[in-house]
Amino acid sequence: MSARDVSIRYRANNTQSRFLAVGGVNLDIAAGEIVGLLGESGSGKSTLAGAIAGEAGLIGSGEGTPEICGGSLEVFGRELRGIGRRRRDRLTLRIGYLRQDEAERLSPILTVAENVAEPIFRRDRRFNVREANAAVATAIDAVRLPLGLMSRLPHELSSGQRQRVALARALILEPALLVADEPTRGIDALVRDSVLDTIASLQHDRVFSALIVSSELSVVSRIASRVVVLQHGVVVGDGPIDEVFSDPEDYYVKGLAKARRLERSRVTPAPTHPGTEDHQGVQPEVVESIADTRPAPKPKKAPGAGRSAT
Ligand SMILES: Nc1ncnc2c1ncn2[C@@H]1O[C@H](COP(=O)(O)OP(=O)(O)OP(=O)(O)O)[C@@H](O)[C@H]1O
Repeated sequence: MSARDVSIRYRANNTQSRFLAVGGVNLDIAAGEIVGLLGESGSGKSTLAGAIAGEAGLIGSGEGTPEICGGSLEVFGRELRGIGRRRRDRLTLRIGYLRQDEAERLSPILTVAENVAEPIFRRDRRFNVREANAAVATAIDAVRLPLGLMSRLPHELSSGQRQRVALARALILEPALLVADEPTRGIDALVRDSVLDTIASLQHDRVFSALIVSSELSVVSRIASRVVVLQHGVVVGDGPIDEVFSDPEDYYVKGLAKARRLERSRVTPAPTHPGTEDHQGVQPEVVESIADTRPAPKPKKAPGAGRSAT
């Protein structure tokens, strides 16, 4: 995908007042690349991510919705600015969009399997049920959840498990581009790393492009090699993570670089004593989390997995 000088605004109730959330951003994501989008709260990350996922290009969208008001935003070679609804819907079938609150958006009355399968039947109401079930099982397995959870309702799962279900749902149509907005929001540190590693391993196997949005540098640097930093709706850093933070000019990036140096200097290897490594002193629920994140068999690569350029 490619954004050239893209500006995005929100139309308020009063049509005179419009809020510019993103102002003149350039951003490219190559096929098969993972890019981290970093910035503090309110810097415009979700607005930009949503626009890339097709939420801001529609002609005549209503109040309170984002609207691309300048520049050009192309995904899979198609211009999103001013796109019609039907063309947008077709295009976004190739984009897996994990919204910030996607786990809370799971239907409480559908089982995990039904929630994950829902995009398949939205795309094609007459899709073969047996094939859909097989695809759902593959997706559940790929995000390292036990297949036994498929018949459960979302409220019977932990928040980390729900997040994985949301991820399975975002990936069920084998998108060529994944846009994941705060994919680890509300998840404790141990499970958080495992969710990120799951995305990285799926991306490695299926070779899709990904935009990973976070306000935490540790999240972005765990999964992406390239980072784009947003501040007040403009890009203040873009490049390989080490380069962006080596000698930054921007005040905000300088602050992040300093925090990164401090964090790194604090990380000292934990002493290990023979025979005492096995979860000693770890709370039972944490041990459970560790067990829950054990490596699973490699997910089967479904036919037709997206490899096309974004
Ligand atoms: N529906 C809306 N109407 C008007 N302004 C909005 C709307 N949604 C977001 N904004 C404003 O746009 C700006 C960017 O918001 P956005 O959600 O993109 O930031 P963010 O970097 O993703 O923040 P966070 O990390 O807190 O999610 C903010 O100033 C926000 O107040």
